[in-house]
Amino acid sequence: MTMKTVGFIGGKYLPLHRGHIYTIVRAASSVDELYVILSHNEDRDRETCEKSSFPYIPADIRLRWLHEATKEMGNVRVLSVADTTKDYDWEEGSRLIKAAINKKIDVVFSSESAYDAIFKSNYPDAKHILLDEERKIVPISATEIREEGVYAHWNDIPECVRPYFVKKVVLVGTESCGKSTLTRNLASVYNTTFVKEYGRTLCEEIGGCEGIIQKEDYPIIAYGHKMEEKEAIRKANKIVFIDTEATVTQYYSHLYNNCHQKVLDEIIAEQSYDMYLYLEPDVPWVDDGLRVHGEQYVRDENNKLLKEMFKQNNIELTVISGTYEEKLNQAIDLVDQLFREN
Ligand SMILES: NC(=O)c1ccc[n+]([C@@H]2O[C@H](COP(=O)([O-])OP(=O)(O)OC[C@H]3O[C@@H](n4cnc5c(N)ncnc54)[C@H](O)[C@@H]3O)[C@@H](O)[C@H]2O)c1
Repeated sequence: MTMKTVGFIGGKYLPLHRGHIYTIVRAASSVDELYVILSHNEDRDRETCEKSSFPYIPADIRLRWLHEATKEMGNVRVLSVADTTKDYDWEEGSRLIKAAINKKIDVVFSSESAYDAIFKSNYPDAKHILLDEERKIVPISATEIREEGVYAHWNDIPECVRPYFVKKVVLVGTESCGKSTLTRNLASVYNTTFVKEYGRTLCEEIGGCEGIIQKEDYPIIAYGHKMEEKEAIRKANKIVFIDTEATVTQYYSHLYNNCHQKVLDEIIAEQSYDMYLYLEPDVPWVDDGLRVHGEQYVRDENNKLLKEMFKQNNIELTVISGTYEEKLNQAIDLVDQLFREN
């Protein structure tokens, strides 16, 4: 019986990129069993990120990326190895890696010939195999990504990593403020995905609105909306535009059903968006057959009520106003600013 070959490849994967994926795939193709080791130490990793003003990424997030990236690769195991020193101590690190793998290691993979001597002394029985040292196949480095940001290197960010970085902009406001159209238009301009207001989808399915949506429908609306968000984020190109969130759904629950939904309070507390674009209802009322609060004084009252609900939830709003065109241009300026911030 021939012995199975065991190899490992290690890194900090801060962040995981397509170059890493290539080396993992190559390494996995040349041994029977490959261990992918995430080496991490919070203080050290934070310092590395701070040097480039890059947001620190916790190890459990990176571990999840590695698991997802290798889930179809039957001979790959992912292990998390935490070490204790702020300056990486190769001797300690190697000891911990050997203990975690707990098998004879035949091959150590990397892309750095500089690691040759280190590996020789720490893994004297293993062969060091270099994978694309010149980084010709995928010319990118994690340092470059940390320096220039993920958005400048989106094509080198693996699909399983992208959702973590997708910016989420939610459009909110009362009826007929133009948010559904603006959501779609912004998604077109930024060549990305968007999420429709799920409550509306449900209304349309039933074929009406007032008096038809019941108390029991609200949790379904909230969960349905979240699932649509998840799908849109997965497919998004750097940013996703979302029509409505749980505060607005709560507002409708008050308005139509005179009921406060606890489940929505919990969703409001959990949700996190990069920006809440609040559209003033200062464009003409459009009667789409589903709406009932058209008089201007009612629109103003409702607008006040919704703003108050955001305030009570400590949600900061970015207000945009004016014609459809003015709102579009203000929104584009604000979104561009969001990308300049990090
Ligand atoms: N003790 C050990 O035996 C051991 C071994 C390997 C790694 N480590 C840990 O990982 C760290 C070293 O890894 P790193 O900082 O280079 O991590 P990293 O996450 O930046 O990269 C991981 C590996 O992928 C390679 N790589 C990166 N971009 C590539 C590309 N575009 N094409 C081809 N290959 C590419 C790197 O050269 C490295 O070998 C150490 O500081 C240590 O924490 C420890």
